[in-house]
Amino acid sequence: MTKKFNFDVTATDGRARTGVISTPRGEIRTPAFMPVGTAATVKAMLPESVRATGADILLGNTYHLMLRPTAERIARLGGLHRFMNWDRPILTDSGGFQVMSLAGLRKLTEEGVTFKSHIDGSRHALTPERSMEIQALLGSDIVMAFDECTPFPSDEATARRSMELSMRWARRSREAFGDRPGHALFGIQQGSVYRDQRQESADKLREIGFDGYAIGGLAVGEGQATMFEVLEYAPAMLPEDRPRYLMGVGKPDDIVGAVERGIDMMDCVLPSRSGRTGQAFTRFGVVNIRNARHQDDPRPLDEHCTCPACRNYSRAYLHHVNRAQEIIASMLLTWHNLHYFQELMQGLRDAIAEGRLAAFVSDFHARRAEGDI
Ligand SMILES: Nc1nc(=O)c2cc3nc(NCCN4CCCCC4)[nH]c3cc2[nH]1
Repeated sequence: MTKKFNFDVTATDGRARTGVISTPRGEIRTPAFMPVGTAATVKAMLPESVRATGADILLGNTYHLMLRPTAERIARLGGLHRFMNWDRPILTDSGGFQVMSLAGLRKLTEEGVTFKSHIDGSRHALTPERSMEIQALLGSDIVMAFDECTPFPSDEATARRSMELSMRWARRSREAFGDRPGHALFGIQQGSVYRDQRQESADKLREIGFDGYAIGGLAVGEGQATMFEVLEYAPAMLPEDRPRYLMGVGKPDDIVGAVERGIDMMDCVLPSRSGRTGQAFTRFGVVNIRNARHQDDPRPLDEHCTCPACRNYSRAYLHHVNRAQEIIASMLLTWHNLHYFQELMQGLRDAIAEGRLAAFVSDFHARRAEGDI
């Protein structure tokens, strides 16, 4: 890896900005949405189809891949990019969040976490050092520091203990990551909904020094209003010349609100997961294709959409294959949703570059009906 990792801000509109993250495996246009490829696949999608939706980067998960097929096996087979046939950038989450949300019999100490696999009950350990080793074996381009996602709600003392542990783990992550040209390590801010703790966390991460900075501990049940309250101040606490990544977000209106508040990168299972359940996101709101009212409807999901589902299939067909639990239902709705999310990102990038973000946002909200359409 000769080429460097770099981030250039290219335009701003209020607190929002557009930029380009340069990596040896390609460029990432920001604000960027990362489809989630948890088990080395974006479910129901071929990698070339994911690329066709406009994605520049995918997210993978340390937790899932360490359990199955193991990071060592993926390394022996040439690394995660080769393994899953995606040659563009990959960001991998560091595992702590998934342990707390998926694994059994967890034990958390200063050293790290031990847990039982949700797949076969085998026992495993994750520490900052082991997480860095796994992410290096996978060959991911953007590595996340090993942290604890503070549960919500947490009282101030609990949140502080959690944040301070994550900051000690951030330093251990930085030291274990070492110097890997062309690869980036992102720190993760914690501090729950407490402004002073968010500031202390940001200051500590700056002192350690990272290639990018994530806002963790959100999208954990606090609700959009509380999340936006934190996003009123948290992004500006992080270096403005580095990418700011809001983890786990979100619904289209979460994404728009986060970009307005200075966020550059996001990821969420929503477009793929909800596609498999029959939910289609459109500029007018959410279509639940399982609803009987679609069974005779010859129109596409969204006549303005250029994705394969909207170009070639009727709502009646999508209703039928969803009801019949046909595999193509997951394929077409996932493709449509990922296409819609990437179109939304392109719309945001264009609006920021042309200084018309406020108009874009009010038009975005005006079009959308509440509830299913
Ligand atoms: N390393 C790490 N640290 C975090 O604080 C974190 C915080 C997060 N918050 C979320 N929220 C995901 C919400 N998602 C919404 C759609 C349905 C499934 C859950 N994902 C996260 C991932 C995270 N990863």
